[in-house]
Amino acid sequence: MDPDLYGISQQQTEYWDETLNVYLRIKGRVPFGDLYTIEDNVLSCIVPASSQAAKLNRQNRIIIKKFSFSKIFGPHTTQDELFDVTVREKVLDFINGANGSLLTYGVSGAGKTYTMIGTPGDPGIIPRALNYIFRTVCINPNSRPCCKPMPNGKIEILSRSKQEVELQVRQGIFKDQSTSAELLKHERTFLSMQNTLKVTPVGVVDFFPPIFEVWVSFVEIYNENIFDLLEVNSNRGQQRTKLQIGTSHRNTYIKGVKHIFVTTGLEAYQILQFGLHNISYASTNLNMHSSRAHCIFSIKLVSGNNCEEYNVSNFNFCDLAGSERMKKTLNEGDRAKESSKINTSLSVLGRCIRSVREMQKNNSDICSAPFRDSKLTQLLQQALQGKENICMIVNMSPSPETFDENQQALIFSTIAQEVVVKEPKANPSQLQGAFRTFRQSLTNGLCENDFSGDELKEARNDIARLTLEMSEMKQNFEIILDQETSHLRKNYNIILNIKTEQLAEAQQEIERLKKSNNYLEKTRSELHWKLNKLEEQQETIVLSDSEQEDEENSSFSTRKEDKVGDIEEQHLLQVKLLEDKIKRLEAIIREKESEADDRRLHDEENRKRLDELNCTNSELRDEIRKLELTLHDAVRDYYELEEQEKSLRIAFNDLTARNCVLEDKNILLMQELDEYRNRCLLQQQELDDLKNSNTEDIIN
Ligand SMILES: Nc1ncnc2c1ncn2[C@@H]1O[C@H](COP(=O)(O)OP(=O)(O)OP(=O)(O)O)[C@@H](O)[C@H]1O
Repeated sequence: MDPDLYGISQQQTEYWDETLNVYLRIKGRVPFGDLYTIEDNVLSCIVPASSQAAKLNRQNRIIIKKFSFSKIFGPHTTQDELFDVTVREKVLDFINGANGSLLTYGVSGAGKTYTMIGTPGDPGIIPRALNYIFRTVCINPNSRPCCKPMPNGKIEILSRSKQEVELQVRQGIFKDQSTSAELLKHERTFLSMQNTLKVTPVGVVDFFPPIFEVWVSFVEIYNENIFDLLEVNSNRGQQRTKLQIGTSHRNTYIKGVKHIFVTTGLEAYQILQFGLHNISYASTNLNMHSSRAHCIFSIKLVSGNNCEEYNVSNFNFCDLAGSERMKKTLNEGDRAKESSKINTSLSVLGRCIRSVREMQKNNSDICSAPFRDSKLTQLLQQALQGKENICMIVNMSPSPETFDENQQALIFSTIAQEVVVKEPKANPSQLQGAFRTFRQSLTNGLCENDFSGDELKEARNDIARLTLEMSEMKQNFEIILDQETSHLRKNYNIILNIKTEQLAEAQQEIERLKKSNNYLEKTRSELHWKLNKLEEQQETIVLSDSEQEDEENSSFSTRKEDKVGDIEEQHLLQVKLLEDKIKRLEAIIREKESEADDRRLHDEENRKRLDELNCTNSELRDEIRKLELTLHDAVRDYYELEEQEKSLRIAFNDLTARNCVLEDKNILLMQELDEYRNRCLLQQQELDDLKNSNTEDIIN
């Protein structure tokens, strides 16, 4: 097996920032199989050949993807362990006055609701948090609501009558719980949970002020509409009221959402169950289902010394809708609409997190994150900008059927981690560094004549790995880029179409008003003309009257004068009315024209923004092209060096062979030399012998 590495390297886990922790929880009671392994909070996934990721990769090799987390909770993790590690501290911070949010994210059926709510026998995070809060703060169960949190972050001091109203609202919810048996069931569940939890330590708060009030709310975002799950709807089956988002003093809030005053964990738990009952009701009668909506259970805590010195903290528990793909679930009609809304809001969530990451990286204060593109991100804006305690639990079922969907969720989690991870993934400088090391090892190897091949193999593996990472990065990047561009283009076209239609309508209106203005002008001049005529007639009548003064009696002439006066007055009134109408129409025309100008200006701005984005996109594409060129150059260098290595090897072998031949020749010459030397010695001996015999002959 030749594993390819993907994802965040192990050492990056050292760079976790405390503000955004991302945890992975693996669903229990599902065969773990051999696709996944966990080591040191890193999840390794062997991409099966049938998966979408393997098909995209089009490489005939086994791919292993790695994802690191703040902590991975295996299939045997208990609800208690999970609560302890992920939320307990954040809830304590909340009691001490800090805002917080917890999000569960993952494919449908992966265990988000199980994690958040749990089961009666095994409560999840919210019931545990409620139990923890009320054990820590000790509120008198008979206390009355005095300080109601308001949208602008302030509180409203409730009069006696308003307190009564708040208590009745709470009572209404309890009365509405379909059967008392259900209430009893929740009570038993909560009490048995309290029994099991009473051995765990309570939190330590910084102070115990005289005012401590807890208010809860529960909403769902379904098809980008917000509904109050605590709405007491006596006539069920009616259309539910859609709630709107408002802002006040930079606080985003839901207009008209119910906040219920609670004094015990049990009351809060019963209200939570009431809301959950509303979700399940919707699934049976109105073809909705909990997992098709994002659900947010919020707890608000008002604490203070008096009505002047107080603090309001808020904690959101967000159970996000399942992130499955439409194709896989073969969704149609309403289901397809739901899925597309869910996917849009989740993709907006991803884009917001990326933008925030960019802002953090650039140390910028200007945040261009599209928070307003979905209700979910609008409501979580403060938390997503890192201004509040926020953490995320990614739920995953290890079954092979949901492998591709899980990958989407895991990739999303790495994006979320980017908000705080300070080291980027493998980048060009690392790539160049690897090549430098490789080149150095190759040169050393050549100098020392030591070709063990290990370094070469390692460097080759490095290149293959980096090439793969690079292509994966490029692929991911291009997918994101294309998605964003098409999304922007789609939005822009929709806005442009709407604006063009509005402009055409406004122009038609202006034309119509102009026509009516002309008509009125004409009528006015006709009336003026008639008035003049009447005045002339009056003069004539007056003249003839004076001529006939003697002949006609005075009462007749007075009547005539009155009549003329009346006609004149009526005409003047008509003219006045018409003039007023013309003035009003002129004002409307001016207004419409200025609106049209504003729209034109707005369109121009949108066009500029799109141009800028296109520019950024093309810059990013250029960057990719440059990286590709660098990679290409590096690969070419590598092949050149390999060629050099080969020719040097050949030259070296050649020299070695020649050396061997020369050494052979040398040995032969040495042998010849030795033979020659021996022959010389023999001749010398013979010569000496001859000399000796000659000397003896001479003496004799
Ligand atoms: N860790 C776990 N251990 C045991 N059972 C689990 C675990 N996680 C989930 N389940 C079970 O799996 C089923 C599906 O879980 P759940 O409804 O929480 O999934 P979800 O789709 O993520 O939630 P929803 O879509 O309703 O928000 C439930 O019956 C639940 O009890």
